[in-house]
Amino acid sequence: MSVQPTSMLLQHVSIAQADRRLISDLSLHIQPGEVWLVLGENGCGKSTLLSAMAGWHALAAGEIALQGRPWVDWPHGERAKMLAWQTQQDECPFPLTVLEKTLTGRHPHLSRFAWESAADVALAQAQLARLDLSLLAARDLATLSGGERRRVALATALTQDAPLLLLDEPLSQLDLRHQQQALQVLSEEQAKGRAIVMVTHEPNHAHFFAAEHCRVLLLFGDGRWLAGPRAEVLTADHLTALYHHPIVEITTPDRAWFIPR
Ligand SMILES: Nc1ncnc2c1ncn2[C@@H]1O[C@H](COP(=O)(O)OP(=O)(O)OP(=O)(O)O)[C@@H](O)[C@H]1O
Repeated sequence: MSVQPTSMLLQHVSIAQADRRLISDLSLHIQPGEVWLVLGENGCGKSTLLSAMAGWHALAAGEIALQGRPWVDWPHGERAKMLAWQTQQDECPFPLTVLEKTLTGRHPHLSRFAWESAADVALAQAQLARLDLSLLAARDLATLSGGERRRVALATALTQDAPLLLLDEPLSQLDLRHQQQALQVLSEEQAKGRAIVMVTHEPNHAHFFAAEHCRVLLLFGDGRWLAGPRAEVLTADHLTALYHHPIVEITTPDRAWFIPR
């Protein structure tokens, strides 16, 4: 499946919730094939930033553009073809099977009264298989465990086949094997040219992605931020300041690990 090279540009973006300024004057260029990890304490504004990038949360200042065109000018139907957003909420108000839920990822691509095609079904089944969910395809979504439901949400975002993925803690609730599997799937998507913005509480997830394509954004919750290549931003000193807790770097033959002291 080819991926349309897509970039998102944030220029002097400020973001607030109620009267609290979370992010001030953020400028970022998210390019095709890049993975951006977003890190910060609870409540610092990570989800709000993703919501703003998805076009749901109004900016306090600045502008976001996709493919050089202001995001606010994009019709909603077109936005959903360009950007898939996995939120932290996995609840579904309707009774759906796992496959039916995953197929909702195809809805932006269907005309008004069209049904999903055999190719749509095959794409959804392929994403379920990549995340070890094939055996659950016919199950009622409501009967899944938290981690299973999280993986279905990721499979749904992948089925949308958008060039830009906004993933809000996609690995939370996943056991270690399924975390590694999901990271492998995401690094494959990055290699195809998809741009990925991923919120995580695990800085070491950064090492799963090719260094030259991995960027990190630290949000300090008071307007301040730090962004750039993994090697520059992901340091014990920066993480200690970010989390207000001592973080040390442990080096093994193949990589450096950040762990709380
Ligand atoms: N509708 C709202 N009105 C007022 N404050 C809000 C509203 N929604 C969110 N907030 C606050 O905005 C801040 C940022 O929330 P956000 O969900 O972006 O945090 P986060 O960094 O994603 O946190 P977490 O790591 O816990 O998921 C939080 O302090 C939250 O309580």
